Amino acid sequence: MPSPRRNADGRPLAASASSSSSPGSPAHGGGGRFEFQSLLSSRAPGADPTCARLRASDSPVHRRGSFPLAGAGPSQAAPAPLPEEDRMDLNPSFLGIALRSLLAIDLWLSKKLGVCAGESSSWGSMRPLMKLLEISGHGIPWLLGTLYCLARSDSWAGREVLMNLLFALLLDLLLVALIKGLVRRRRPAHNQMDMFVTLSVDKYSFPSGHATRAALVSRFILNHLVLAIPLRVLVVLWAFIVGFSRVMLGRHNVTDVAFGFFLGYTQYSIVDYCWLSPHNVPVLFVLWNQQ
Ligand SMILES: CC(C)=CCC/C(C)=C/CC/C(C)=C/COP(=O)(O)O
Repeated sequence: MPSPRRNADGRPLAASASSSSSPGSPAHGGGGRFEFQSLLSSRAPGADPTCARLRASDSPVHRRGSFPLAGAGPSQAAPAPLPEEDRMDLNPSFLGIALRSLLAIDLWLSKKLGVCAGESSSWGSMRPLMKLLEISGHGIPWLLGTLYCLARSDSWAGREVLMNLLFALLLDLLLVALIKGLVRRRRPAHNQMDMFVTLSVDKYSFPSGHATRAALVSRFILNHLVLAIPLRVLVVLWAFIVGFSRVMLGRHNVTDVAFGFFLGYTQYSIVDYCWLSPHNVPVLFVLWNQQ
């Protein structure tokens, strides 16, 4: 009786495992989610995410019988032609390869740059400074600060700007929580989870909430406060340093921060588009006036 075909772990392959549309096929992916999950989602405890997912034995070219030229010496008979779907397996999408390479570079670079991830890290002595930057971009000081200024503001123009800043900060918290909950990318393994007040989704790292807030708030400030050039430069620098410090602290991978900057920048465009004013939401301002 023919023994069932086995995979690299020695487990029998499902009857349709050689098909590109089958679960576990690298081209299509386990349940159709292999490629996406390998880039964005959780990993098995203790397993190295890159290596585990890029095992040569899992690749189509290393699968027994799926690559007619590999290892075929001149003395070997020509193998029977493969079914159409197996041939498609040999062509992993360009996008898949590009994304996997980006993921590998991202993990490697993030680990290299995580020089303040622990007290014993090479730049461990800089950790308190990085944590100070962390607090400067945290949601709580920004929310409390905005509410305080709103309560103290005595001009309509000031209230309008602060009301929109509050709206921007809340929108940011909501969008970041939503994306973190959907993508569920774990924080880097070298991160110490010793962050100041977090929400439950903050166990996930994509995107960096600090980077979104830094980009959003700095764009907001540059557009609504009249500042001298050196201060404008300082605001932009602060945003970049907050983002970079997330990687140095080991809290995030580079792509979490890069996407965070992009998201924060875009969020400002949304806030600007939906700008709250006494003309379009008079109720907000009337209510405030009655207090
Ligand atoms: C109103 C309300 C729900 C306030 C919550 C403020 C809060 C605890 C925000 C969390 C900020 C935070 C720790 C974000 C995580 O930043 P990453 O850069 O590590 O993603």
